Amino acid sequence: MGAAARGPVVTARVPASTANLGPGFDAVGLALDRYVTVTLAGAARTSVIPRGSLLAGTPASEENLVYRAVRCVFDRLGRAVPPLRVEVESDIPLARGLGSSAAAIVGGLVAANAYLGEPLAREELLVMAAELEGHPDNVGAALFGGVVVAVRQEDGRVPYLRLPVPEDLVVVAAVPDVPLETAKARRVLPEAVTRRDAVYALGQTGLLVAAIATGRWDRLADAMRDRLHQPYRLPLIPGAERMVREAPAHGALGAALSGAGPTVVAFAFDGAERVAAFFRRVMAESGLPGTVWTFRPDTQGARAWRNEKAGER
Ligand SMILES: Nc1ncnc2c1ncn2[C@@H]1O[C@H](COP(=O)(O)OP(=O)(O)O)[C@@H](O)[C@H]1O
Ligand SMILES: N[C@@H](CCOP(=O)(O)O)C(=O)O
Repeated sequence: MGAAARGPVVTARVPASTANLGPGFDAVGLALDRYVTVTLAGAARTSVIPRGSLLAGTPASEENLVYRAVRCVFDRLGRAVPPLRVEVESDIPLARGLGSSAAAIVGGLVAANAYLGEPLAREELLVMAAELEGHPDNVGAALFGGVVVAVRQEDGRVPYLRLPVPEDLVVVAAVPDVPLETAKARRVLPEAVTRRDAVYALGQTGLLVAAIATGRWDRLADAMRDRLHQPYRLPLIPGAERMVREAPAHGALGAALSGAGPTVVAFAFDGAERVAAFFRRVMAESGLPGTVWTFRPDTQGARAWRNEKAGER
């Protein structure tokens, strides 16, 4: 960042997320402790600078998702976007089902809102984020931290609730090397489902949310089963169906496809090492190149701050 910044310099830090948790399709998300960082500063001309190998291929232009979210805040307030220097760093891999696009959108929104002195409430940012992302589950978790249940209403509002999540919960993730764009993984879903599957989905989502809200982790293995999206998506990823099905027998409380995939996540306390070893074995046996990561929940959500020495970094 050059020494000639005009106006404030703000930074936003936003967590990754795992969405759906099985049956909570488009409604339930959990924030994870990997982050995207967005820094905004006034400048003589606009520049967008993605940094680091994980952001390779993201546009260094106003087409960048972070910049598009920044612009939405100014548009929403009826203000022209001034020339800005937008720097983006991230340790969330792209298109792996770990909420990179949600974090990028929330990062742009929260940073721009802080830049302008916080004119928009977080609830309004959630509505904007859900519109940009297309669903509120992962953006809700990224914005508020912990487990968030959020549903877009027909009038456009997005009421949400946060659930407590123990900080010693471990999220074990089998992260394939090959990306799967969310848009592509949504196209394989059927337009209509049977009443039987809809009824099952309703019950499962209720059971999932009740299990988390009451700390009944022993119910998770049942509650994370899903018929709405996983049956269509799991076959796209070698070994994924087996990882989800057998993880509870290898130390997991429950397991699911993370977001739209291709990552598979399992929740665990003491069993995390066993689950990780199981995931490594299945990936090797299925010929699925990738890495097993462990996360902790992020319970803070997006944060933004003004840097004290504007223009000096
Ligand atoms: N930090 C970022 N900066 C710019 N664009 C990003 C960033 N993170 C994600 N994106 C965009 O979002 C796309 C991935 O979104 P998506 O397919 O929904 O996967 P994910 O499950 O990781 O959210 C990337 O290909 C890129 O275009
Ligand atoms: N509910 C969405 C969640 C997508 O999350 P992402 O992290 O894969 O972007 C879906 O299942 O499509």
